[in-house]
Amino acid sequence: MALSPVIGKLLHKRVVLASASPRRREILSQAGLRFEVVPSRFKETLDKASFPAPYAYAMETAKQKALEVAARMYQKDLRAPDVVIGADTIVTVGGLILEKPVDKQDAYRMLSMLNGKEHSVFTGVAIIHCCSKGGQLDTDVCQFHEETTVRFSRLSEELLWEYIDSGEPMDKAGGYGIQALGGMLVEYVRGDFLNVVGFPLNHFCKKLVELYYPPGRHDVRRVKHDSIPAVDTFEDLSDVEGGGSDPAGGIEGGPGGQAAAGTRGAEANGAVESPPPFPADLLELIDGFKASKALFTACKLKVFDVLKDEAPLKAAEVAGRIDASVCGTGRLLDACVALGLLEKTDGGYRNTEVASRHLASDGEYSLHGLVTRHDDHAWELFTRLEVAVRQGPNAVAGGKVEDPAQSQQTTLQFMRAMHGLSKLTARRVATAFDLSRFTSACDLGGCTGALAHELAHEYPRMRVTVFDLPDVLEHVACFQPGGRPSERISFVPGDFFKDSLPEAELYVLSRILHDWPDDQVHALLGRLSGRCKPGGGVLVAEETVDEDPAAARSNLAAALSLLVRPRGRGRSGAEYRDLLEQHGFRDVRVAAAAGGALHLLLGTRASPP
Ligand SMILES: O=c1[nH]cc([C@@H]2O[C@H](COP(=O)(O)OP(=O)(O)OP(=O)(O)O)[C@@H](O)[C@H]2O)c(=O)[nH]1
Repeated sequence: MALSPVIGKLLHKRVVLASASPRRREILSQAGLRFEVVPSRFKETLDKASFPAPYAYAMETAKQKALEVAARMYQKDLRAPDVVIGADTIVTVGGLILEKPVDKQDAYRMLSMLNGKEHSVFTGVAIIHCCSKGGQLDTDVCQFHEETTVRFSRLSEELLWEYIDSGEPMDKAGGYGIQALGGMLVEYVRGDFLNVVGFPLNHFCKKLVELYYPPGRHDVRRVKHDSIPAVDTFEDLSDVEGGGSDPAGGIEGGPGGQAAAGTRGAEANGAVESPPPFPADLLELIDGFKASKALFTACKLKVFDVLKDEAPLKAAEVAGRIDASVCGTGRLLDACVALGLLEKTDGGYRNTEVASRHLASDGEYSLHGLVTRHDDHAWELFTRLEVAVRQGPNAVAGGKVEDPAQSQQTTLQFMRAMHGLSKLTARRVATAFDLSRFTSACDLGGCTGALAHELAHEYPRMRVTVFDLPDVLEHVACFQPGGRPSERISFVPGDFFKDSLPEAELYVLSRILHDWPDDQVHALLGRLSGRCKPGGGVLVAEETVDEDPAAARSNLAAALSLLVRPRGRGRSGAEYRDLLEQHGFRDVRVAAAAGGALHLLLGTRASPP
């Protein structure tokens, strides 16, 4: 039984799983998919260093696995399957990619790296549609990846070896099987569990929905099957019945051109023209700004704070607490229910878990500051997007001139926004690479010290200096856990363009460089490189504007923000790597964090020639 109707779209196709993994076979067959298994012969030897991020490596390997099977099957009997699915699972820790261990020692090496730490598991998936064009195999590749975060407990050597001796690690990425004995090593999992096991079923189904957006059933039924010309193309993937790549196969009808083909056929037969698929996603996008504004307003009026303290409350009670009209408050609360931020019961409204955790103004992972900053600042900047697009980046420079009386408030607001964002990603930034060789670090522009705290927590030998402008450091006390910083963290006021940089083995630039134009980035890296001793390091964390289509959605906000901001510029991961190399940093290692939204680079200062 296929619970996801979209799986049914594949039931009439010849589907091949290009994998020897028994887990993938089990996950897909339990989802109701019917397929053949043809293990790929592709050797997993792609050059990892040539990929901008680990997930890109996993996606490419998955694609090559699937393409190898499609080509081999086509060569054998000149009839490729309709769909070939390939996947590749990797584990990343400390900037390294771990695959399946080659022997017990290798398994021990991997498990020791994971011991007591958080790591990421990426599965790259390729869904390849095949067809025959002019006697040649033609393929249409759809790729995606999924990231899951896993943390291991701290485990004794004895336990590690006992686990290795069980034999379980040997055919598993990272040397453990979370679904079996390896589950005992795991403290927590954030994200899709099946992704760790080897196949992100949920994301796969969503991709299929994108590919096979179902046409209105009635429309399809009106079409006489035998009157439609056979279509030998994969351009439109939504079919009604029959295999795709067999030239004598059945009809196809679906989104875009495919639906059009079906419609033309129907018209020729006197059937009624069918409307296009309902563009629900597009309409949601068109209205997206209203959703953001409802969220901003509810945050600003502290609706989530009120409902965190007391709930459920009726609209009139909330209106009383936030000093607003009953009618307006009721509308806003209902909008928040529709957006999944509140729940409505007979007793009244209450926060969802996400709202309490992230939208109330207190709490460790509050994003209230970020929301307020977006409402007061980003919203206005984005009204000038059209100008920025027409005239190019920096055309909207200047923007609102800030009232000096308000600048303290603005600084605090900025700090709250950055603090919320940093708290969410700091652990991932601190643990993406093994930084234990550094005993001192300096976080340039480290603001409230959120990342400094994670570094100090993760590396017990490390002392961390937060270097930031005096105006910023004036307010840091209210962001320290328990009201004071840890003993190993110090705050030093200064301007990284002018003042002498504190001495450190590792310099950290987290979300700093995008804010500056090239000449200032060179000036800063030049100063930093001059201060950093050979063997010392630089850690950069940035949102990038890479052109990888898989990351396009998460890049979008960063790319557009950089267009409307008064200074700075978006850069790709490769540009950041070049910049570090130009300033004497070598062996630049790359990792991704926060679901690929953050690009991390660790470079080592080479000895001057
Ligand atoms: O917790 C778990 N983590 C990983 C696995 C299994 O590990 C392998 C990953 O290797 P790969 O992606 O290269 O896949 P292969 O097994 O080699 O099959 P291919 O034909 O695709 O090359 C994968 O089998 C996961 O299921 C696990 O079981 N648990």
